[in-house]
Amino acid sequence: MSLLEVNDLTVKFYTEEGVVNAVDNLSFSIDRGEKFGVVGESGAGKSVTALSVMRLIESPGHIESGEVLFNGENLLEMSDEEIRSIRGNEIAMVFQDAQTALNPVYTVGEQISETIRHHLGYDETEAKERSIQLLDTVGIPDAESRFSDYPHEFSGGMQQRAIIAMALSCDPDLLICDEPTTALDVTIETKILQEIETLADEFDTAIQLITHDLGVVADVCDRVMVMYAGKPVEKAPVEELYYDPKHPYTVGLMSSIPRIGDERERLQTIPGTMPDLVDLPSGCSFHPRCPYAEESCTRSEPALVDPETGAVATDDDEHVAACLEYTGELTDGLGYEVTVRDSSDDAEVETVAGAKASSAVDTDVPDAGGDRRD
Ligand SMILES: Nc1ncnc2c1ncn2[C@@H]1O[C@H](COP(=O)(O)OP(=O)(O)OP(=O)(O)O)[C@@H](O)[C@H]1O
Repeated sequence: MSLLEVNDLTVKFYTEEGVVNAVDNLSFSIDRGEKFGVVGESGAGKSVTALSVMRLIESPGHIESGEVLFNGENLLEMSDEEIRSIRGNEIAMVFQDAQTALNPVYTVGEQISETIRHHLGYDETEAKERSIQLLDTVGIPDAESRFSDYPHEFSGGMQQRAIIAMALSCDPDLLICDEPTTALDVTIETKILQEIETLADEFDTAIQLITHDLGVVADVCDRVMVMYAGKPVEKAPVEELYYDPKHPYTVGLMSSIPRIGDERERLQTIPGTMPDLVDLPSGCSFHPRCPYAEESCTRSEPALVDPETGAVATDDDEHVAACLEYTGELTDGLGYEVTVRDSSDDAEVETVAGAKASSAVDTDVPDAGGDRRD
């Protein structure tokens, strides 16, 4: 049994502009101790998915359907009291902005100790000892004296480490990290990600890591789900996703990963933007931005399939993708380059069609990605 199993989750927001289809029929699972990445551009539905797991969706949002099984129990059917005891204890969450998670009027140490006392029933001395130990574990130098510092006396990186210490303080089975390092500079980002990874291994904690950055996922995760417009478009073990991506959107995301020695001034991004979730395009939501899109893509919504056989995906399939190319309806192979012209205004997509008819996408995407922006 998986630690977390999300089945057919659908979440909508009822706004004045219309009904936002934030998450649409989404399923995924995370095993005990597994590091699972969720990637996609802004607005893909990553945070809403995480908040739904924690049952933190507030009005005008509504979980329409689906189930969230944690250790086999459906969190969506639990009482408020039951779900509160799961939050923080068994599932913890780290948000992007540490400053908002720490209360400025209490010392960092007090806040961690309080969490420990509340969730684990430790007395004051035990909770303090454990807090200092955790601050030390997440790399806060001189943790004993830093215990009495207020949040403003910590740098941004240290604050984020303190939040991670707090999240790990109750030894959760699942730690959901929503863009945990986006606000930090790159060297600190790398260190914190390494710490999250090491700690997760040490505590045997599963991680759901939400990011828009496939480079981060490559460093940390075992498996990845790529989301677009509220739906999963590809799920795969991390290496397969990098070396043999099966969805054009995944390839597009990869072309924005910085590589050492990359001389482009600006990274290539996928032309266009995420569609309006109130009024989704017909057929495949990605078709307006897809260099492969054919007429059939505007009509049929592709199901997740096993790309090797074209058969509808099952729980046993490790690598699945939702692209008509793999249902056999398109005739050209998925060999193409996306060329982005003009870095200023009108970005233009050029398709070099059928160049590698029988092969998968050229995996060295940044180099294959057409014009350099220099
Ligand atoms: N409170 C809300 N009211 C209305 N719409 C919302 C609300 N919260 C989220 N949404 C919508 O749900 C969709 C998915 O948002 P979500 O925050 O999950 O995206 P994301 O992939 O996490 O993006 P980001 O990387 O920017 O955090 C977006 O279109 C967003 O506008």
